[in-house]
Amino acid sequence: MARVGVIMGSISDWSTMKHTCEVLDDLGIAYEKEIISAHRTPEDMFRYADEARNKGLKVIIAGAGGAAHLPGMAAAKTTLPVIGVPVESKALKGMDSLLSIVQMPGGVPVATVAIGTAGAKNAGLLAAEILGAFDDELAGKLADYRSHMKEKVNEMRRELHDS
Ligand SMILES: Nc1c(C(=O)O)ncn1[C@@H]1O[C@H](COP(=O)(O)O)[C@@H](O)[C@H]1O
Repeated sequence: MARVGVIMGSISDWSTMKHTCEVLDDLGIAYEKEIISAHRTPEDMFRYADEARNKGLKVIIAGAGGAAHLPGMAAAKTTLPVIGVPVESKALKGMDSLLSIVQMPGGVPVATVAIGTAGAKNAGLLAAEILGAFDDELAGKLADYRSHMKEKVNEMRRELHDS
């Protein structure tokens, strides 16, 4: 059963949001992915957020660009944690996405990550850490992920010193 719902405003967001899904795949976390737009399909967005908890989702990750209202509107309709990914827009390089996701009014939080692919990757990791707080096996996988990252830095150091 999917534990994470990954939603995005358009198929054009997939090249960013696939980085979220790659992390979830790597950590063996079951997820579902869907295109839902607060602007273009408001009824679907409300239904999705309304039904999310009952179908077993624990975290929602929402990516959108430009006037990125999807994460905030999803957060308004559910008390599941919502992580917002600001997709890099062409016109304003994602500053519009970032500000429209991060500047939520008090009372309706969206955990906002960085613009673009690094943010999308971190959204997957943050969801894993939320789940890992209640799941020792997943916490172990996250610890392995960190060790792997440290080993990569050690490789970089060797490469730098040998050059
Ligand atoms: N920000 C939103 C929402 C929303 O917030 O509901 N729905 C679509 N979009 C965004 O519009 C951008 C352009 O979409 P198209 O490429 O389909 O024109 C995408 O980044 C999408 O997330």
